[in-house]
Amino acid sequence: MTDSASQLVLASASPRRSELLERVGISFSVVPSNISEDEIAGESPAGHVRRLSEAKAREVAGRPGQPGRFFIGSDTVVVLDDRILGKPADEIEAAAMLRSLSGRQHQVWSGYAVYDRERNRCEAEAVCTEVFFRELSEADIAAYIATGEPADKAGAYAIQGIGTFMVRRIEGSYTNVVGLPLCELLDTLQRMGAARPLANPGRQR
Ligand SMILES: Cc1cn([C@H]2C[C@H](O)[C@@H](COP(=O)(O)OP(=O)(O)OP(=O)(O)O)O2)c(=O)[nH]c1=O
Repeated sequence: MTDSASQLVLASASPRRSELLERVGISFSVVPSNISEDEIAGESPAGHVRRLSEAKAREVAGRPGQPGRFFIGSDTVVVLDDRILGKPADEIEAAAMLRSLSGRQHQVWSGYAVYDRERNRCEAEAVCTEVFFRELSEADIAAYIATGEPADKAGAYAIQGIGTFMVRRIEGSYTNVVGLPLCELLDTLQRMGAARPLANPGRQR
């Protein structure tokens, strides 16, 4: 079983993803990917997040001189009525997203991929969580946008932050909404011999 920071690389700029992995004592290094998050017409949300997760992992793994053996990529989207909501481009789009989510149920899909460069093998999965929002007033939406929190979040909210005031309940994985379905990822990492949880409990990077 391998578990060293030089072996495992998180191909992500998301501080949430790093924080989740750190919390369970996984050793890894961080190298953000440069993949553009395009949509393909007709692609399912599961297919979308799996494809981008794998592309992120493989892009970082393919860089000349990049150390490491196992590369983790991940992608999160919010889905409302079969429409994919990514990160809002600006505050106007953030407000429109929050208005459309108000008082309704939506899905959060997170994908992850673990690419084993040594064996040229990649496993990609997608996980869905149902999220139920309270009704939001225009004043709620304006005040939340003024916090700056929606800017870099799929669907323009963060369940782990101030955005918790909007979430009545969820069905499914909480960490999946934050951006990385931790239990499923740990299963995959262990199966591939990439890492095991609590190898470095309480470790701070
Ligand atoms: C719904 C939701 C999303 N998010 C975040 C997780 C992701 O960081 C972000 C979705 O954007 P992503 O494109 O999945 O990830 P990213 O651009 O932040 O990082 P990278 O591509 O380098 O891995 O939304 C939350 O933090 N909380 C939430 O409740």
